[in-house]
Amino acid sequence: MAPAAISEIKVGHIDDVQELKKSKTSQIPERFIRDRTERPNLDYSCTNIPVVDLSKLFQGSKDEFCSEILNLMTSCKEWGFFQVINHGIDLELLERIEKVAMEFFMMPLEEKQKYPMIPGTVQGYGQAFVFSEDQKLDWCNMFALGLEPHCVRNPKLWPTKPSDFCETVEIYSSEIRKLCKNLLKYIAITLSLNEDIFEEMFGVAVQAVRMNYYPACPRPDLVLGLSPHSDGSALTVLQQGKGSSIGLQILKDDKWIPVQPIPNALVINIGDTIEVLTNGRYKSVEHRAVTHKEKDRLSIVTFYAPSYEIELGPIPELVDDKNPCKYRRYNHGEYSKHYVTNKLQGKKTLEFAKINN
Ligand SMILES: COC(=O)C(/C=C/C1=C(C)CCCC1(C)C)=C/O[C@H]1C=C(C)C(=O)O1
Ligand SMILES: O=C(O)CCC(=O)C(=O)O
Ligand SMILES: [Fe+2]
Repeated sequence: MAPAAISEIKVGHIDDVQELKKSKTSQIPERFIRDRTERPNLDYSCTNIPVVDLSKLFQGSKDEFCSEILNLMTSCKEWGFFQVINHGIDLELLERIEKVAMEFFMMPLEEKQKYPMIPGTVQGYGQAFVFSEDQKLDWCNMFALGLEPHCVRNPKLWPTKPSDFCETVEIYSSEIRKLCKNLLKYIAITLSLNEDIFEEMFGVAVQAVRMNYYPACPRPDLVLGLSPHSDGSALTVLQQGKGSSIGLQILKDDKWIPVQPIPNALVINIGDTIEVLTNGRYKSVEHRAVTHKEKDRLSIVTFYAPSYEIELGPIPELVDDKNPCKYRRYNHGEYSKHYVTNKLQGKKTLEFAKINN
């Protein structure tokens, strides 16, 4: 079915979850209450996902490099999610981005609503991926911006307050961009591919940032902070706010596993695009966020993806008799459009590319 034109989308009233919290009501509006089967398990005792030490790849001995490449390979293959330590990004910059993000979310609603996320779009302040009045809502406020290339930017959505917001986002994004390029280089090595293959294929990569703020919720057992989904990107870099509650959960072997934040580490996950390019050798992993009764949570998420212009499909070296082609070729701009015009629903969006054989 063709996606609805933006003007046709009727999403009804969307409560701002920070305002709900301020009103001190213990009553959760019906639109946030999940069906029984979707309600979260609130296990905050965490499992450790793999940790990749990037200093061993940047400047380790030959042995350290080889063993960390192996670690990266297993992390991508078995988990699709890992944390990177010693990534080289100034820790003060990580603190600064959290500070401006929190200052933004703490502004009065009227100020934030100067940058509205129009239903059917994904940039600005509000709730993304809401397409109907009967769709359940996430217990989350989001603020998202397209960053690179500049043609994906909407300058009207870049806030004037806090005054150092835009400058901090620019510096942060350029550091995260370098990290993504490096990670893709190492991921190519784990696949025995030319280390520049992704960089050369991607053109001017699309990059976007999304800040997610999950206020404490009086009934975390009834709601979800963020619906289950896989990311449409090639790679996603996720920074969990210092002092935030635990909230990210990943689906592994049909179980939701909470991710234990490591101070100063960044969480990396494989997106749908790498799943397609690697012909399913590395898979994007379904994940979601849950809320907490007393503590709020902040996450800052960067999506890194190929240029909208590029046509992609499984890399020929990764297709053979034992690994027949599982995905068709398509244009990444079309996939992006498909992704942002459908609600978050596990890995359903990737059906766009799957060959059913
Ligand atoms: C959960 O995923 C997203 O919110 C998301 C959105 C990204 C985007 C913006 C916030 C603004 C600019 C466009 C873009 C779609 C990149 C995920 O991004 C993924 C999904 C696709 C497809 C992609 O390329 O990145
Ligand atoms: O907040 C989180 O931990 C998850 C965020 C996320 O998955 C996303 O923004 O795509
Ligand atoms: Fe995500």
